[in-house]
Amino acid sequence: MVNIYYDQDISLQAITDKKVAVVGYGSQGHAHAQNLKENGCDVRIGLRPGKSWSKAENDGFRVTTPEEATQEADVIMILLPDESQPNVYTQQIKPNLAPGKAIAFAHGFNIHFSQIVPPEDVDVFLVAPKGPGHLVRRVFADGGGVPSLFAVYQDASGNARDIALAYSKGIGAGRAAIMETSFQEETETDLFGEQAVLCGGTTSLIKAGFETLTEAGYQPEVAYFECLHELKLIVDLLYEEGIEGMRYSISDTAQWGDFTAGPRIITEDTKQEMKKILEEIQSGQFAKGWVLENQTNRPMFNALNQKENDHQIEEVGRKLREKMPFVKQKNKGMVGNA
Ligand SMILES: NC(=O)C1=CN([C@@H]2O[C@H](COP(=O)(O)OP(=O)(O)OC[C@H]3O[C@@H](n4cnc5c(N)ncnc54)[C@H](OP(=O)(O)O)[C@@H]3O)[C@@H](O)[C@H]2O)C=CC1
Ligand SMILES: CC[C@](O)(C(C)=O)C(=O)O
Ligand SMILES: [Mg+2]
Ligand SMILES: [Mg+2]
Repeated sequence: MVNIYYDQDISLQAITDKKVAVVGYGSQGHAHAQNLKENGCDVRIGLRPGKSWSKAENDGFRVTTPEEATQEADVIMILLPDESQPNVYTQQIKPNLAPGKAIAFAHGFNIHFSQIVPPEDVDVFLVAPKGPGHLVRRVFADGGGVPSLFAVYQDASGNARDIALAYSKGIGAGRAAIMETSFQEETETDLFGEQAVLCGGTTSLIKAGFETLTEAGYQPEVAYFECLHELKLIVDLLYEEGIEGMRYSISDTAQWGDFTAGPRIITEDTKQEMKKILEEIQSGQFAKGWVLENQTNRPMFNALNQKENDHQIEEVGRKLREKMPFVKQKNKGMVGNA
């Protein structure tokens, strides 16, 4: 059984009595930094000069280079893109580490796949929120929290677990659930979830539905609302009350269609493909491909990104969302709002 911790089980002291550096101020970085600060932590930000630097300063943080942030801080949370972490770590973080410091991650990719090999005299842990960073901030500001996993890879100080738990509470996860895991489990389940279900599975399902309707002659705007916009409203019910709660709110006609058509869409073949995707993650094949893609300047990533952004559902959606400003209201700092 998983160990689950909540706010009342944890003291913040193991993190409030330390200097924390958040390296990176993107999706996760801004959320960790702001939530920790509001929980009484001493936070500085490590960055290169650029867009994030002025954003962090405007949000009231002292910003410095990753080198200086590492020299100053006891706990260095590395919230750079996974693919940028090894270089920044090698050149700017590692030379400034010292015994007694801790390095931390929000995803285990680089440690688990040995892209970063830390010295033995520092603590190494992860705190991985199970949600996008902008929601880690928004849900916290609204009084809630996003559940997080934590894991200790290396406990040089003997306090790594307490620090990881306190950090998890500091970002608000103890209001929801803080679950103990390993770097391996976090890395493999996170990659699987985002590829097969949350991102890859969902966007492919949406596009297939949209294309089926538009190719049959239905209006793209109607198809957009049916297959994309309404998904959020259905997912809200799943989030609040699970599958049964969602089914309580939809019509019996929809529920009958759910029972009978759903298994024809997600078939045994789909599950077999999911198993293959999981095996590719477990064997390191996916990680190897992603590392190589970055070493060759992302030819496939960039081409696919352009193709996806040009999809009709995106063109239609951009126009429709312009007429619904309430949809974007709380999403400051995201696409089109940066
Ligand atoms: N996105 C999410 O919600 C989740 C992410 N994670 C993990 O969190 C980590 C961070 O991801 P994410 O928040 O998406 O990252 P983002 O891409 O949103 O942000 C990256 C930040 O790092 C800065 N940066 C990039 N390269 C460098 C560099 N060479 N030197 C200094 N700063 C740099 C960027 O600044 P600039 O403006 O200069 O580019 C930006 O502030 C990853 O390990 C990811 O797997 C885990 C859970 C969810
Ligand atoms: C689902 C994608 C994610 O794993 C996340 C927001 O949790 C990520 O890597 O961004
Ligand atoms: Mg994730
Ligand atoms: Mg992820």
